[in-house]
Amino acid sequence: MKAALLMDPTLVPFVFGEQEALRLAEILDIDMTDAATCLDELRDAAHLELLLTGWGVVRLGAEQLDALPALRAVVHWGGGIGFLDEAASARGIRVSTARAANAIPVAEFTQAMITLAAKDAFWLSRRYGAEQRFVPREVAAPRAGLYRTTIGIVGASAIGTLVIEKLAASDVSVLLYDPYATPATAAALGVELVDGLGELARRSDILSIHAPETSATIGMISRDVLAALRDGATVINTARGALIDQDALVTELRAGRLRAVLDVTEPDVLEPGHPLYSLPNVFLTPHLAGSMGVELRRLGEAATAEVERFVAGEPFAHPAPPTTSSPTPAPPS
Ligand SMILES: NC(=O)C1=CN([C@@H]2O[C@H](COP(=O)(O)OP(=O)(O)OC[C@H]3O[C@@H](n4cnc5c(N)ncnc54)[C@H](O)[C@@H]3O)[C@@H](O)[C@H]2O)C=CC1
Ligand SMILES: O=C(O)C(=O)COP(=O)(O)O
Repeated sequence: MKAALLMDPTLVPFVFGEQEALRLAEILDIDMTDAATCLDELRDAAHLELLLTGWGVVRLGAEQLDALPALRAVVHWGGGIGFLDEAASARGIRVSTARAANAIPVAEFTQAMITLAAKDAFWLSRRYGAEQRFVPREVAAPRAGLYRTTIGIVGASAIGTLVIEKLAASDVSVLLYDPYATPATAAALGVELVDGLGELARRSDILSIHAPETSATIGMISRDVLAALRDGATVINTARGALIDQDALVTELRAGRLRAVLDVTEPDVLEPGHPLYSLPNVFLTPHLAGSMGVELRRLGEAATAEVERFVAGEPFAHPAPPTTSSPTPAPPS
């Protein structure tokens, strides 16, 4: 089966270990040393039956798909498949994504952030460094700790669900807001489903955002939602910066009323001197919650297993949803 790698070439050895590279070269007609980010750079596109895609791939629009008449499958080792035109499913092209595997490190990161935020660790660390003296913790942080706190989860997504499962091991109450989640889903997860973001904010000590970016979710954590949060509450965002009204968040942070743990911002790289770099009540990370370093191997292994299934005529274990440009339909009325 003629196949090619469409991804950032520098990532190939990090994603595909020797074993996976050998296996892929054994079951596919593929050159594992040759990757390109755009279709024009791929040789013999007209005969390609399978594309192994990853981060860095340039959009595959309807026009590019016309140049791939033999294409039967796209196995994406990354999460989002926004690069692939919706026409792919209408053409019968089967698509697999490693979104589920990529959710694991984000959930691990979020669990750690929830714990450290609840313990006031970020802010106490800064204060310790600045003052260089040991303030008794019952004086410095009388309300710190996870015990009996309320965690508000936005989105019973792949990541949100894993976070909820991890929190089950702690003595916390978990609330969920997700317009698509059913009471049965919430009951199975052991969480309380709330009807609105306002209620979620009013009742949460920590709000953790796990909804995808769609036209319906941009700005969903609005000025009003932020204002509804309790004094001293923490907002954790590992989803997308655009989900939060960032100016309103900065206003709340400057006033010292809220705290924030942000792995993502809008834009992803802030301009020099942006207040989020230096506010003492912000813990900012450079979009690292997802798979990185050794974790890239999990994505390569998952993609290799999907290729094996496809070659064997079996269904994908992780098929992508049919539409790509707008991953989430309108909420049910
Ligand atoms: N920081 C990082 O390194 C990473 C961030 N992400 C981001 O995390 C976010 C979530 O990713 P996944 O868990 O894979 O998403 P997903 O694709 O599983 O999310 C879909 C689910 O979101 C929920 N949802 C949709 N609209 C909603 C709304 N208005 N309010 C609440 N919930 C809503 C629905 O239940 C839907 O099933 C995405 O924005 C993704 O890009 C993903 C991987 C790595
Ligand atoms: O979604 C993210 O933030 C990731 O780091 C993973 O990116 P991807 O969904 O694979 O484009």
